[in-house]
Amino acid sequence: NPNYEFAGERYTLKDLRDVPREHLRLTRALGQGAFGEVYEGLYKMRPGDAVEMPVAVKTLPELSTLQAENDFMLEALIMGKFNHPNIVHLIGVCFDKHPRYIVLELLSGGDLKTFLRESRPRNDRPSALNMKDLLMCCVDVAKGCKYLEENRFIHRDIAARNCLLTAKTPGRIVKIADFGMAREVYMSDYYRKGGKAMLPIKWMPPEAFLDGIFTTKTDVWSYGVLLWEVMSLGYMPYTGCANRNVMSLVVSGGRLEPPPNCPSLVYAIMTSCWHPEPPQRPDFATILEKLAGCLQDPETLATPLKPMIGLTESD
Ligand SMILES: CN1CCN(c2ccc(C(=O)Nc3n[nH]c4c3C=[N+](C(=O)[C@H](O)c3ccccc3)C4)cc2)CC1
Repeated sequence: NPNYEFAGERYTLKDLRDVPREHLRLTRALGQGAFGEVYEGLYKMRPGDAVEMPVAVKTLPELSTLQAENDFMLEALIMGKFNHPNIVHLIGVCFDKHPRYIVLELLSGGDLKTFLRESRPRNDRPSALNMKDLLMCCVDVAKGCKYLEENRFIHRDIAARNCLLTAKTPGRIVKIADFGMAREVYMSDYYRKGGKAMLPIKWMPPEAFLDGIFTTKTDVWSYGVLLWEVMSLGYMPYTGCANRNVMSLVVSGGRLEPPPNCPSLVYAIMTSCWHPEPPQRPDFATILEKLAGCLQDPETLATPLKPMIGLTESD
C-alpha cells in the first residue's frame, strides 16, 4: 500500500485513525467528489456519547480500479499529515471494507467559487459582501498556502473551486480542501491521466504547462489567479478563452485584466504572483504582508463591489 513522505517523515496508512463504520451515520449527499459522493454524516466519537459530531464523508465507489483505490488512500495520507486551521482536517478513515470512507471536518458553507457567485450584487440586493470580506477570504487561503510552503508541499491546484467555507455568514473561515492534483504527483507517471485536458491550465504558470516544472512558486501563480477569482466574485479566468489560447497569451506576456473596481493595491499583488520568472514571484509570507497592507488602507476597504457587466452567467 502507498506510503508517503511529508516534512521529512514517512507515513503509511497505519498512521491514520481508523473510524469504526458502526459509529458513522451518513445523513445527506453534499456533492459529487472526484471519486464518488461526498456526504454529510454524524460520527459518534465514543460509543457511550450522546452527542454525535457532524462530519463530511468522502466515499470511494465499490467498483473502483486499483489505481483509484490507491489515489483515494494517498489523498487520506496527504490530508492526514496536515495540521492547520486553513486546511481541512482529516478525522479518520474506514478502509476495512467497501465502500471505503475518508472522514473529514465538515465545512457547511460550500465551496468558495459558488459562494462568490451567489454573493454578487443584484439590483434587488446590494452585495452581501464588502471588500474586507473578500480580503479576509484571500488571507485565509494565503495562510493555508504559507503552511504548505513551510512544509515544502506543492498543492498544484490552488483555485477557488478547491476551497471550502465553514459558513456563508460573517466569521466564515476559508480552508484548502482538495488535494487531488497533489495526489497526481504521487501516482506513478504512466498512470497520469491523458494529456493536458486534465490540467488546470488557466491556473498554471508557463514553466508548469510548458515544461512540467512545479515548485512552490507554481502555487504562488495559482494563488494570484485565485485572488482574481475572488475580486471578480467568481468569474472564470480568461473568460471565454480556450486553454490553448490562454497558454500562448500567457507565454507572450499576456495577463488577466483587473476585475472591475479591483483596488490597485490588490491587483499589484496578483501581477507580482504572475512574474514570468518563478524566483521573482513573492512567497506567501510576503503575500500576507501585502494583504495586511490592503486591509489597513481605507481607500482599498472603501472600494464598492461591482459585478462584471456584459458577461453571461456561465463565466
Ligand atoms: C446552499 N448551499 C448549497 C451547498 N452547500 C454545501 C455544499 C458542499 C459542502 C461540502 O462539500 N462540505 C465539505 N465539508 N468537508 C468537506 C466537504 C467537501 N470535501 C471534499 O473533500 C470535497 O471533495 C470537496 C473539496 C473541495 C471543494 C468541494 C468539494 C470535504 C457543504 C455545503 C451549502 C449550502
